[in-house]
Amino acid sequence: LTYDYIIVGGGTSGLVIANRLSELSNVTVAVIEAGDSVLNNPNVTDVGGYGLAFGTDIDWAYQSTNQTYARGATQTLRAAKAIGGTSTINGMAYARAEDVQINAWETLGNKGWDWDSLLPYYLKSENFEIPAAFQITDGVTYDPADHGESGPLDTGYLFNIVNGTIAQTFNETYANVGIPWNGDINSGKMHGFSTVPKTVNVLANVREDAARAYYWPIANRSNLVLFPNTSATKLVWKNQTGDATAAGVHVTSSNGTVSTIYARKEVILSAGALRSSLLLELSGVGNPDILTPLDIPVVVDLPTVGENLQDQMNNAFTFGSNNTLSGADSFVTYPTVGDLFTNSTSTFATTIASSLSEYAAAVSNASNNVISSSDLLDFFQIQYDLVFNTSTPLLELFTTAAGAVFSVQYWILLPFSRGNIHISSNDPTDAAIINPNYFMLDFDLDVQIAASKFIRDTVMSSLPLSAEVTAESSPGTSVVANNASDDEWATYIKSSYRSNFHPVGATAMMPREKGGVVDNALKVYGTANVRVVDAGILPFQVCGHLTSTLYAVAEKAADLIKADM
Ligand SMILES: Cc1cc2nc3c(=O)[nH]c(=O)nc-3n(C[C@H](O)[C@H](O)[C@H](O)COP(=O)(O)OP(=O)(O)OC[C@H]3O[C@@H](n4cnc5c(N)ncnc54)[C@H](O)[C@@H]3O)c2cc1C
Repeated sequence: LTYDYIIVGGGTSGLVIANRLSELSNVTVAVIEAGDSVLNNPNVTDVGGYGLAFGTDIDWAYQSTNQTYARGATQTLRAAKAIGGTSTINGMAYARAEDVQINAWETLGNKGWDWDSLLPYYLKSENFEIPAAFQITDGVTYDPADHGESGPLDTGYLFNIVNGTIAQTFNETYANVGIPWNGDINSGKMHGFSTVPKTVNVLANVREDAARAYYWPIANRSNLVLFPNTSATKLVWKNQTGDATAAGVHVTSSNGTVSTIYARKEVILSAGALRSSLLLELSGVGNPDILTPLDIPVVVDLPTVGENLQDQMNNAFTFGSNNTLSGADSFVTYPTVGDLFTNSTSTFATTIASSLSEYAAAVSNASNNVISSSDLLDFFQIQYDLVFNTSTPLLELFTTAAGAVFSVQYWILLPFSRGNIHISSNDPTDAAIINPNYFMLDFDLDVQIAASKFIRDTVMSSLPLSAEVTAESSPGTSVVANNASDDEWATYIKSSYRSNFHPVGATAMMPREKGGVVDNALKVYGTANVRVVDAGILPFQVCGHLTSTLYAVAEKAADLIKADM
């Protein structure tokens, strides 16, 4: 079996590449996907079914190591094993990024990657359903200039959006605490409060995942083959002089048959931020200190593979409401550091500025010392500037109003903590060692504490919302007392947080000498024909949810691959 291009992982990013490359009828494309079709799986299609797929056979449910800085407990990092990847189980929020944080990718040394050059790809991927009049009455706002209306990916607002005045109540409350309404959070300026579109086929009322958007409509192309229930176990190499050239991919089908699929041109790894780096290591691309003891011959000495792993930490409040709502809807709030820390922002800024060198040294040390603390300090300085010197939001509040309940999930958007992910053996079926180092650095905990107080003491205690909130059912003041100390909040936060399921960075796009794994064409350093296109290439977190940005990145990547043909 030989194809021009092999894509490992038929997920969110991989199916974009598969679609765009197979537009060219003279090119053959194979997709290798460990999962199967979920086209008729109600746990996937149900637009109100968030969470139903968790723990089922389409959930990889990766496990972290015991988290040293978070009471020693492990975390479950969810990701989907399905045609369509994690877009088939996610929360469907469609929220991009802050423009200046994409510009920071270029500042890091990734020429050609800034907001203005990514925006056309956000638009290219999207097919926005213009909200209906009643949805606008109920609080939806949007700017048509910020949306694509002819791409493959359906986005829009569900019809079961809450009727009535709840959006207005939140809006007035936020205005009273100094947070403005944002007319469209997908414009590149995210600060404020707003409704959030979803990846959904509004008229059919079905989840829009990557497979429905990018694969099923073109699945019958004769130059495209998708191998379901098939796991890639490693790359095989043609030569090892100069840049290493991949010849193909070793695969195992679900019945245990082992075979090799060959690539004439390129292998593209799109197995997700918690898998692609592992496949590189199993193939001999990585840190010799990790590979050699596991009897894996080193093909490319690239010690940063699997480092730079960054996730966010999610906590939640639940409140009762005396306003029995019909339907359910989600709202997003993106406060800046100034909104959270108000009068103490400049003191906080000074404390963090003086901690950056210490943070950089700690993260370098936690990264097997393969990224220097001076390079990390440069990254942290960029991140610090985004947080303290621009209006880039630092927190997301994801509020769901349903029936007589408001739930507020909240997470720090730009934590400094970083960890890593590495193979534990040369057996591809063995679980990896995944260590995001949640809460390793004070900044991350300080923000999550400030956020907790902001939600309880500011947002929910301000009119007009406070008149509708009956009681805080979780955590509740019996668990965390009114006026709790920071230490009490910290204990609660660390015992109740979960992964925000936004891992990025383990195959970061950056200059090689600064610790990157792929270059600005997403090619793996030291290889001639291997790229990574998935959440792992993001060098930093983005403030939005990941898929919108991943669809745009993959659209751009497809053009980069075509330009090299
Ligand atoms: C519970 C949850 C909620 C989320 N909510 C949102 C949200 O509301 N909005 C949003 O934008 N983002 C959300 N995210 C994040 C977002 O969905 C993911 O970041 C994104 O889908 C990842 O895309 P990817 O292309 O990197 O990988 P994936 O989409 O995970 O694709 C990787 C694919 O590779 C396959 N694969 C892995 N290993 C192998 C192998 N060895 N051989 C063959 N195939 C393999 C997998 O089965 C999978 O299909 C959420 C994530 C989770 C888990």
